[in-house]
Amino acid sequence: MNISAHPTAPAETVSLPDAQNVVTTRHKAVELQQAAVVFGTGDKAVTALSPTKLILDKGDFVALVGPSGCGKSTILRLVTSLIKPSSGAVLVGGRDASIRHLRMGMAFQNPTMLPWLTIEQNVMMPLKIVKPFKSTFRQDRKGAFRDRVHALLGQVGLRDFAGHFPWQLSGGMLQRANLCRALVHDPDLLLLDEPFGALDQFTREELWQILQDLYLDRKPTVLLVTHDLREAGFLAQRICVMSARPGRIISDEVVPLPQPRAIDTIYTPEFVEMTQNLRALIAQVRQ
Ligand SMILES: Nc1ncnc2c1ncn2[C@@H]1O[C@H](COP(=O)(O)OP(=O)(O)OP(=O)(O)O)[C@@H](O)[C@H]1O
Repeated sequence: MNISAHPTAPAETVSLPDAQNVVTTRHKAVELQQAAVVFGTGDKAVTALSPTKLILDKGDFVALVGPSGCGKSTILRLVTSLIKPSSGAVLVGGRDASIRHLRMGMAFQNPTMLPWLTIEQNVMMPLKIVKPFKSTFRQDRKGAFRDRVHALLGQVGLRDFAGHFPWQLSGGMLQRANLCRALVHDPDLLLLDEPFGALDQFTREELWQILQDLYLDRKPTVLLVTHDLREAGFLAQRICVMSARPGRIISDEVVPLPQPRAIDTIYTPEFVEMTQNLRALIAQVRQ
């Protein structure tokens, strides 16, 4: 299966008086404009990311793959504005990432649930702290918000576990709850860093399908960091491959498969060929 290069749209430049002196492209959910990251200074300086360009349109599902240490998580940290680029710019929804005007959901490899709260209370947490939900939390937590949480838990097969505590759930169940928590506040942008890395293959495939359903239902913009090329190929519409540290994106290709995809797709010769090509490219850049 040949995956085709993603055509990068020509930049439409507008000036933004309130978002620093940057050039932006309208209607892009995420834009890295030659963003680079250097940690430390002098002899101790570590370049974590070479100048990198990456564009996600609203509703895109993009996977970032590449050798260990190439800067994948650094890109997520830039988008969440946990760190600032040393040069270049990072825009989210057309404005500097630090402005944080879009709602974000996040899920990482090890779900951090609060052990003294039930699954329902953990999943509901973003509604307590994120605008505009937090203003009506007291009124809605036992009504509309509870219904919202229960509907999501039902969608991932956890309807009967709302009242359980995190320590009463398996790793796969916890990760399902984690996805619910990442999506409960209808984020515009969903950032996933190896969310299924710690799970066995069967549970992982089950969760790929659950994530695909949740994504197609809501269509947030998704940036997924993964080492699993099948995961990238099954879930993403585009796969960006990074070079070894200090990484940059060396390939940005469209996965030519309509969605929704059935899990059997990953065992077809075309899909296997696609992942082998990606694997060969990563093996080449690791050296
Ligand atoms: N705070 C920091 N200070 C110094 N170096 C850092 C810091 N954070 C990350 N790095 C370095 O930057 C590089 C990129 O890190 P990053 O975590 O983005 O890689 P990654 O591609 O996500 O790796 P992996 O696939 O192994 O999780 C690594 O070499 C890492 O050691």
